[in-house]
Amino acid sequence: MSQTHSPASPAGRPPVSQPGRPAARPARRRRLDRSHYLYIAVIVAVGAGIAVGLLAPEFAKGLKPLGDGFVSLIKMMIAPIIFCTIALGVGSVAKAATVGKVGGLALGYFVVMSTFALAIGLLVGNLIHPGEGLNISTSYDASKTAAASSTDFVLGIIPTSFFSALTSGSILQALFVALLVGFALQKMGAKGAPILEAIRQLQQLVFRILAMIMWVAPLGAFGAIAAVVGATGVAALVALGTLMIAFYITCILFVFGILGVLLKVVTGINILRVMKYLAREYLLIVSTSSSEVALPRLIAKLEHLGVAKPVVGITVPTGYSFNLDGTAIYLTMSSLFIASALGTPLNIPEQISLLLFMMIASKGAAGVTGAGIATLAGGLQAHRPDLVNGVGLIVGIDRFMSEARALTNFTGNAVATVLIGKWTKQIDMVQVDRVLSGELPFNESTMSADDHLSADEEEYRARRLADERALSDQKALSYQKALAGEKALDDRPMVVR
Ligand SMILES: O=C(O)C[C@H](O)C(=O)O
Repeated sequence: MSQTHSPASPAGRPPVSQPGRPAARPARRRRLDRSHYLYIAVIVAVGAGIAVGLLAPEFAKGLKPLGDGFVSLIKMMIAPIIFCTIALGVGSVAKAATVGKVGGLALGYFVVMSTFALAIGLLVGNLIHPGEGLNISTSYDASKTAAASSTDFVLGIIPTSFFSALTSGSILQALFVALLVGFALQKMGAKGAPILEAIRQLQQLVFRILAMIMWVAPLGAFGAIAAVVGATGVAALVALGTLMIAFYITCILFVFGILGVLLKVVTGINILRVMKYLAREYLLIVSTSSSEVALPRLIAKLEHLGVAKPVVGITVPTGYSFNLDGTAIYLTMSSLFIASALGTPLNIPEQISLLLFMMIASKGAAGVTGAGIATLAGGLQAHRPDLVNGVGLIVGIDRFMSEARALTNFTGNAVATVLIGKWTKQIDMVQVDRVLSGELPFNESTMSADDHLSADEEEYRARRLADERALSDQKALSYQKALAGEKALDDRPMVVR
């Protein structure tokens, strides 16, 4: 290695600055820039796809395999994502539930709020009818599912072998096995910890592969949008534009009209003040299109805001598995779009069953780029396999929808944590006021490690925080006991820095 090179850093950690040399910071810039390149590449690809679709429609229709290939790559990741997310999530929730009030309340809130978000997606979809009139055909063979009786359906959830659940392509089988693993791990207690850790590592691997797949998104977006515009002309552009704008507006209304009002009514806090306090995290999310990237900083900032550590430690990580409101809105709204665009609009009973189904499927979503479209493909494959090919229709605009999903998911979890803190009386409202008024600013220098982190380091810390979840649960338990007077509350975690 030439002397001009920085020394290699262990385990992907950022290089340590040396005396006489400026601190090494370019790693973070490099990573964010790469993510920006991908974003720009998708925009260019979508523009090029639209141009090709309008100028050479026959040629453009032949580009469909590019979009289909991308959807297949995404579909390939569905079973592992669902397995890891559900197995880990159920394990954590089961543990969280043992700390009583906080875990139970958080879970109840997540179920209600994400169902509400799914219902709002349906409602807006019914109002604007996105995709109507496109009448695009796909090559789905309806005879494959026509014969399945309800008994076959139920029996089909049971895989022929434990591992075939992850390879058969059946989402329900993957979900079934993941639930079994999650509950079994909970029963194993401490003995199950190494297995949970192994699944956590597997999840990192799966998300790493998903991130690699996202690098071919420009190609997929180009082929998909060219083929759709080539087949349908300007009508497709109008329909996709309508869907995207409607989704953004719905997310904004959800954040301010539902989360903002709830926050104001319950705590008296204006959501805009909280959003201003979290401004840096929003920037991070916009540049990476992933809400999970901001998870470590969200935890630190909510603790600084005055929410007790156990509440933050339980609510935030659990919310990232079970409370992805933006993804929930997207799932139902996009399903309605696809069904209408394929000429098979869903009637009300079908929409209700879609909602129930997506309630389960949405729990397999995650806060990383592309997880939303993977969950959509998985949910449709299990519920309405005739619609799954239609996912290709929205590949071209998915990167833009991913931004709104991530921002809404992040806000949903920040608000949820403050609410749970208030409901369980584990929030210091005086501190909240001091922090939000700027009197007690978040000390970036104590977060200096975070502040100058490379993206690798951010991930490393996110993993570490996940590892610390168990510890946090234990602390929460002793906190609960202390509240009940069983033990002196000498290490009360509500620290005013
Ligand atoms: O990051 C998230 O919360 C969602 C993600 O961006 C997605 O693409 O679904």
